[in-house]
Amino acid sequence: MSSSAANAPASTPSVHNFINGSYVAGVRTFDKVSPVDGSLVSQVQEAGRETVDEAVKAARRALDGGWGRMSVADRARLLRRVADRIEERFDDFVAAEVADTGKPEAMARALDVARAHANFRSFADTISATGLDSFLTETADGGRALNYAVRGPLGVVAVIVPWNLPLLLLTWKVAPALACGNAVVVKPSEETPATATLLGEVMAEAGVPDGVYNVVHGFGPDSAGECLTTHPGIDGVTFTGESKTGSAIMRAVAPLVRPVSFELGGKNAAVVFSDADLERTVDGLARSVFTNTGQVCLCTERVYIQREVFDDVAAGLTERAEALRLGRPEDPATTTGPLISQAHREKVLSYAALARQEGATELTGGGIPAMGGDLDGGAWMQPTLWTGLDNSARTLREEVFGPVAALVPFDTEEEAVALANDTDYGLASCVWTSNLERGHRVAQRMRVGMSWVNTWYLRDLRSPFGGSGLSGIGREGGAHSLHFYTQPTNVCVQL
Ligand SMILES: NC(=O)c1ccc[n+]([C@@H]2O[C@H](COP(=O)([O-])OP(=O)(O)OC[C@H]3O[C@@H](n4cnc5c(N)ncnc54)[C@H](O)[C@@H]3O)[C@@H](O)[C@H]2O)c1
Ligand SMILES: O=C/C=C/C=C(\O)C(=O)O
Repeated sequence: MSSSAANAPASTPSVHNFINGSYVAGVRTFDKVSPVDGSLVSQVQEAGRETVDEAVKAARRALDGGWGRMSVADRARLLRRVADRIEERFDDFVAAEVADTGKPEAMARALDVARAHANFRSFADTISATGLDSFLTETADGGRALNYAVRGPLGVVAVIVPWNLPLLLLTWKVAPALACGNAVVVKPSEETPATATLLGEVMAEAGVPDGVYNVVHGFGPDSAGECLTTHPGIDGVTFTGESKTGSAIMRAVAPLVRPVSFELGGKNAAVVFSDADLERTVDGLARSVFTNTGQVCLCTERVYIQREVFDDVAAGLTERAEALRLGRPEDPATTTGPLISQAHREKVLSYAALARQEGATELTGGGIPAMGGDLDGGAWMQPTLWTGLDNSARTLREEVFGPVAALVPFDTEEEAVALANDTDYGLASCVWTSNLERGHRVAQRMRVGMSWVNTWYLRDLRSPFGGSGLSGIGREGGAHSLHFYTQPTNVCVQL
């Protein structure tokens, strides 16, 4: 993203902040360029400190104006209306997400936008089915008391999200926050401002009161992100993004001791045993390494393969990598889009160079593909596989967030578990085996939040999602989300 193009054509869309039910300008604009070919997608209104202040105050007014006390049935009904409206405007959301991210249109349909309405329905169901915790207490003197905890909203919640699955990750947080009666101020990534903004229209169309859902645009440090996290009017921060940004946000909220929920980076391992169904495994591995050009926090970047099948798995995965079709989002044959930006491609290419310095052999990829024509102005990167690295290499320790993985052999189950767990991250893993006992055993020994067996990124929105170590703080999903987005008051009544 560059600074504002003074000569942008008059037809260039302008993306505004959404505050108290209206679209408002910011303090300056910045350009959003397409990762497909470098063309200008939109000009974005950057929120300044005062714009963010307006958004936080609008959220507080909405909360105090009755939203926080609306009946659960009414709130759930509104969330379902939002879901319906997203479905009715499905193509608009797909177009906006694809323009910002460059991802294949088929993927935006099947994953990003499909999950957006599913998120609202799932949390409408969860909040409708949730009861109160209660205890009948017997005291030493023979008395009895009833303890029960009522849950109120956390308050004004800051929602800060990244660019890889913009609408999916945003709605994964906004849906439970609203279900619990909070008002939100959302800060989407500067790379992907469009769908969060469009969601403002949908909220209004669905009848969500003004001020409940607000959007401010901009960057992190010295911009909308920092203005939001340092604002004394927020009651908590839910954040998805890089671990080092999580650390900066923790420092920002420390003076006022605000709660945080963090879904951060990963350096996820796959473990392939020699008894696995190799065709299915290689298909699953290819998906886990290359989905969304490797830009999913759950993507596999370390593949540990039992030595007997190492060559077969490496050959199969290389074949799958070379069969990927990089291309325009609207082409139905496209499997793989560009990276999000030139800056991000520089980072991923620097890891390709580092891997070579660290002694890697490239099975495939490692550079920039010749796309031809205007696509050469995009942020394209070849799917890349390495061998010859071990766990001491930086390439195996640091999150790259691109279409890359290192393949490493192992001999025993013990060794595989130790290698997979030898990381500062703790987000996700997948284990491939036809021995079900081993599948359960190894999956449970992975120090991660999500441990898949013979699959990857298969989601049930009621299950806990999140990570430990550098991968995050807390879990969201189903009742876990409700815990973060509410605060309990325990009532004790002497009987
Ligand atoms: N664990 C998960 O569920 C999950 C999901 C998706 C992405 N991620 C992680 O996200 C990263 C990629 O996304 P990214 O590059 O957009 O992450 P990022 O941390 O750079 O940015 C995320 C968001 O934080 C904002 N931000 C940046 N600095 C800030 C600051 N100091 N204060 C407040 N806000 C700030 C950004 O503007 C953006 O909106 C990867 O590390 C990936 O693993 C994790
Ligand atoms: O890039 C990270 C993906 C996170 C996915 C989810 O939060 C989800 O599927 O709910």
